[in-house]
Amino acid sequence: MWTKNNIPDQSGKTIIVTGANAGIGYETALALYEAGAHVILTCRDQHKADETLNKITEHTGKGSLETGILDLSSLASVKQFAEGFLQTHQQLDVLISNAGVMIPPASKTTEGWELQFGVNFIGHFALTGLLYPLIKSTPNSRIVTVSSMAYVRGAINFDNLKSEKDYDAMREYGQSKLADIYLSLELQRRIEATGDNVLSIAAQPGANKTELSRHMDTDAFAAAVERVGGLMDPWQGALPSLYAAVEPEAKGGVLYGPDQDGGYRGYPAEAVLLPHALDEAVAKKLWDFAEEVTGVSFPA
Ligand SMILES: NC(=O)c1ccc[n+]([C@@H]2O[C@H](COP(=O)([O-])OP(=O)(O)OC[C@H]3O[C@@H](n4cnc5c(N)ncnc54)[C@H](O)[C@@H]3O)[C@@H](O)[C@H]2O)c1
Repeated sequence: MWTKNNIPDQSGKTIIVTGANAGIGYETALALYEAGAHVILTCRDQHKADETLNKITEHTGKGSLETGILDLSSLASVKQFAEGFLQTHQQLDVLISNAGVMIPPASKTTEGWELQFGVNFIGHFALTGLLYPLIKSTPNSRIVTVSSMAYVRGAINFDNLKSEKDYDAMREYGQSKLADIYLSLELQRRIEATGDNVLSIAAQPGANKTELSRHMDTDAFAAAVERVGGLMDPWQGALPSLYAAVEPEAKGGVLYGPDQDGGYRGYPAEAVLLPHALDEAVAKKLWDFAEEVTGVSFPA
């Protein structure tokens, strides 16, 4: 059984966790700090970032912490964070793209994208690309993109990415999380073509008790919890991301999640992806689209 006790010593590693102030991101950052990593906690505002840093340092850890301000709903914020990071750091061993938003009331990013597509996918795409030169120059580095089983009902509606036609909150969430899988798998294919020593891995946490469900009404939430047979704690939801980030046996181009039987046995297993998530033509189309709208091109 793989648990956070299996995390190898992370001393000397530099790891970014986006959305580190809450839920799964917080538990991910805490475990990596305990294991000795230098963890960059990215949050939208300095107050929350400082609170998180203070809370984590109350635990016994071998690592060190710093904060970074990053709002994934604004490309200017993504660029400012990435440029600052590149100027002040010589290595980036792991980027964990964890931050996310689920079924908010209809809203848009600064650039006009539907909020979930913009934050969960576009923002992380740009962040990954801008940091890629440093990731690539760090030996044995990894990029972990946090998706969700919500990808199952997702599809990329290329003609409605700004929700100009209609808005269906859960449909757009599924779209954004499918886009995260395409990002992760297509990146691994492209990395393999370049020969860079980087792994791109997707993780999905299962169903966990976090603030992600804040926009769900009580009845819908209760029904969803019943459907999935109960919720796990956020530290359990962090295990697939942690496995992808640090486990020597983890493979690129794979989605790791909790056991597929729905039970939690502490082992992040390789998920069997549905065929639409493996559609390389759509993944490539989405990649080209994301490069065009963000102006960020990588990995070559
Ligand atoms: N909780 C679950 O059951 C579950 C299931 C599947 C996938 N996930 C995924 O796990 C990840 C973490 O979710 P969680 O459950 O911990 O939720 P959470 O709401 O507790 O935490 C989300 C984090 O993302 C940050 N965030 C939101 N919008 C942001 C923005 N514009 N810019 C920067 N940061 C932003 C929040 O500040 C917070 O730190 C998400 O990607 C989510 O889609 C969660």
